[in-house]
Amino acid sequence: MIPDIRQSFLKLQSRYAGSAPMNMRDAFEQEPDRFKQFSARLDDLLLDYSKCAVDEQTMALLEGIAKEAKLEDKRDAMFAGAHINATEDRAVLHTALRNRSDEAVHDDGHNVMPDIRAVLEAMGAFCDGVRGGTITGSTGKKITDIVNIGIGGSDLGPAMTCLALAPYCDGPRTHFVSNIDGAHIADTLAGLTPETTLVIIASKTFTTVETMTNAATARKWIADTLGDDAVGEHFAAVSTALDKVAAFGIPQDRVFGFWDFVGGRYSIWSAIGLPLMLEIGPQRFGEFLQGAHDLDRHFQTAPTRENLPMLLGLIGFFHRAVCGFTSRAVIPYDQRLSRLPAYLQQLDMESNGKGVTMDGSALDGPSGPLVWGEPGTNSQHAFFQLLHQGTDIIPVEFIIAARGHETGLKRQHDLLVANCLAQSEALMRGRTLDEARAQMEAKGADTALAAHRVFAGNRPSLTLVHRQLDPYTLGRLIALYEHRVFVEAQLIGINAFDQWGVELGKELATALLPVVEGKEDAAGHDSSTAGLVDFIQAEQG
Ligand SMILES: O=P(O)(O)OC[C@H]1O[C@](O)(CO)[C@@H](O)[C@@H]1O
Repeated sequence: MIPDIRQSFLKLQSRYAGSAPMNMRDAFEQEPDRFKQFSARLDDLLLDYSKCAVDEQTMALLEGIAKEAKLEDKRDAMFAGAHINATEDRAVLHTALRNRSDEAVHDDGHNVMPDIRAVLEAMGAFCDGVRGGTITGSTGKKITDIVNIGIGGSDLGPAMTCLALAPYCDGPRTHFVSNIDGAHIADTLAGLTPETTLVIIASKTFTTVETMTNAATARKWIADTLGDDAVGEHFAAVSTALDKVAAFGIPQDRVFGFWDFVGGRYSIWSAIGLPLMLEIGPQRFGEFLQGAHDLDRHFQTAPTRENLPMLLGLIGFFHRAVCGFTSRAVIPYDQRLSRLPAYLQQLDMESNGKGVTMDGSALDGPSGPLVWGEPGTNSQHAFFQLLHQGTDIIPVEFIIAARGHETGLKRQHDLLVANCLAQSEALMRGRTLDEARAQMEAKGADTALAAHRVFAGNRPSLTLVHRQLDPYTLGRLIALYEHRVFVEAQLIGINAFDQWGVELGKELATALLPVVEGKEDAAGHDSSTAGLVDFIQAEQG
């Protein structure tokens, strides 16, 4: 963690570990206003953190930490275009992509807003053309299917949001290919017709091997049926590397750019969002941007105790650095948010999974946590056993809408809500041995198994509630998590916006390909790697 917060951190740590740990069940009994005291809202977006082991003194210390870390100054520097991504000497301005105000945003003295608006307009015209049928495939048929080829930030954002906003989809169907495993593209293309398919190649760098390999496969799929000349009418590209896109032969009016000040995992607001815009239309895409912009304004102006990203970040830091919890589970009670945990894994772990501070020295505290999850209620029937009775404590983040879209299935939504709230209540309350015995006696059951029915309780969770998952709310939700990651990074003291940790594996894969292909021997590789290559080659026959 950064040295500025060390004293307050030690105070927090001795409060947490020193005296008897706080018991949340007692706290709820003793403090009737606990929910009111430890929750905050932005319009219909509510964060309840009262089921975390915090009291007024803990929150005051966390607020102190926010001040000592100069979080507000650092936040303002990000919005103002300072080169806070120091290891790559770049500004971090994904917030400009969703700036709906008239204010200019400068990167090195250049107002980036006209460029951003020009790309948004070009995307809008292209989407209207495809959706309306004036832009067709090479044989004049309407485009019915979009295949987005990209990976990491060029895949997870569009894939997650297209699924999340399915009720608002009135455009072509979207499909996503990311894995280098040929099974992914083969299975995706198997159900599609080249004549009515548009392929988007999405890559910030336009060099990523998975994307370029899948793009070549898709190109052949189009060309084999429709001929080489048809390729231009069935492809579009999204990238910051416009020179490299040109070499692929995609016409200029189908190329949508973005900029180095947008990190891959923060790029859904840029042209990387093209599949979403094609699916829901430019107007709803605008509402999605507006939601994120309103959350940005909230982050910039709300006092800490009312500021949702600040609170989420401070509680996250408390759980990871003070309490020592190594992971957090994100459980959306929303089937359409089933890709949100995967999206947040990249956002959070590629941002905060770092071992060195800004100046390259080793961290003296933990990096960000492991983030994982699956939707409820499915996860209740899978890993919730461990969350309730396992020996590790894992804070849970529940996400739930007050209203579903399936108005005819209101009872199912009420069951969903009841399950979500029941899980957080059970994690917090637990069940004592006496309670387990009493319940079993009341049912006339043998109490010998009572110990198996004990739940320790006092397990932290927080709950995010919103009215309904529409484009505006999804924009707010994603921006909330982005800023939470930012807040935690400032306290840990790392650069959240580079990703050097992905390099080594890529370099070794390049070196191993000729060995796997049998063009080079395995000299120089360890005996495990060499043995595995031998075994696989023998099985390949
Ligand atoms: O958009 P690109 O340049 O193809 O990169 C894809 C992904 O690969 C990474 O660089 C990690 O390997 C991510 O940060 C990025 O989102």
